[in-house]
Amino acid sequence: MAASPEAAAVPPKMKAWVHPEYGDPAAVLRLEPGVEVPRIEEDQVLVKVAAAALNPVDIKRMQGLFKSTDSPLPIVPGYDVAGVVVRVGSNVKKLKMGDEVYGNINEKPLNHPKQFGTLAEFTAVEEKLLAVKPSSLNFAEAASIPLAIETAYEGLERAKFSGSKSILVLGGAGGVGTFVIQLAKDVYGASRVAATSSTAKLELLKSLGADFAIDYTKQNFEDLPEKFDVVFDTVGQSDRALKAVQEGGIVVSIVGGAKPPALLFVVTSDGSVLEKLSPFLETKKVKPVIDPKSPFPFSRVLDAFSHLATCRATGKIAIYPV
Ligand SMILES: NC(=O)C1=CN([C@@H]2O[C@H](COP(=O)(O)OP(=O)(O)OC[C@H]3O[C@@H](n4cnc5c(N)ncnc54)[C@H](OP(=O)(O)O)[C@@H]3O)[C@@H](O)[C@H]2O)C=CC1
Ligand SMILES: CC[C@H]1OC(C)=C(O)C1=O
Repeated sequence: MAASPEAAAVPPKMKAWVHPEYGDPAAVLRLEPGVEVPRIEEDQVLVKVAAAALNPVDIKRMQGLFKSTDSPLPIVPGYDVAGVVVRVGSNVKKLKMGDEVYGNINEKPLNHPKQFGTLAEFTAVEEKLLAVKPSSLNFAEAASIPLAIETAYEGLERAKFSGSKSILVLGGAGGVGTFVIQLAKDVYGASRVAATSSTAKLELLKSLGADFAIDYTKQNFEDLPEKFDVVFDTVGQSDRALKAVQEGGIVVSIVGGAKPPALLFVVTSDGSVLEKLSPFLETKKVKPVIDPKSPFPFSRVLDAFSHLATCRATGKIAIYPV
């Protein structure tokens, strides 16, 4: 029987970055030419990957920090994707063949993240985790958004942030921090946004909307007289953050180890968050910051991981073209 058009467009095998065991990327991650293209479930689509992006959780997962709740080895890493729908499951309601989409493919990043991730030519993902890519963004920009912006948004929601409140962002120049600054300022209408970074990144913080950029190489934020309604910790400084929060305020943290009264959470991927923020993304009122060393082409994923491992990435590390 003749292959259906979509089946004809999808080969049985693909190139993908794979690690058959746990360890550091340079030690265990290899580019394999003949990986089975993942099958789709009824509520999933198959995405031809145009671009991906790295997140620190990719390294932590590969090192085995979450192995007790991981999918089976061998694993194709990668959470963030942007690409084109090339297969549609029977229960898919909104997306169709040819749609340009983006998203974080793991609803719960630490609880059975997909065995076949986004550092591949194709990836399978539930429709509910995806959104249609804003036409004003290229694939590398779109792939750089999902996990980081979903985390930034969820943290602000959990903090019950609002326009009358002030916020201090610890780690303002990172993937998550760059979105926290922008969402706080431009979406929530914060009364005051402060953020920390090293000297060279202070102007970036201000360009993103920070009213007060704090150079952590010269000042301890907790020693400053100003206190904040919300402190959003993306670095792992929740103990110090508790000294910078107003009476009745809240510290939210995304780094393991944070203890109450700081509120530690793990992001839940949700395509509807991307859809809700689409007007801000389409008009570039909120925009991804792409690290100047990226995008890295698919063949240089190991170099991309090396840069991520420095903990000095500015904004997001994109992988493009794939
Ligand atoms: N719980 C959850 O759901 C999630 C947790 N995470 C975790 O949150 C953390 C941040 O993630 P992400 O933003 O992607 O990380 P990034 O790799 O993007 O962060 C890099 C940035 O961190 C900044 N930085 C490093 N140390 C400090 C410091 N002491 N003070 C201020 N800034 C600092 C650097 O700026 P500079 O060079 O100026 O120091 C750099 O720009 C990671 O540990 C990640 O695993 C991320 C997403 C979700
Ligand atoms: C407990 C935080 C853990 O979860 C994600 C997504 C990370 O990046 C982490 O470090």
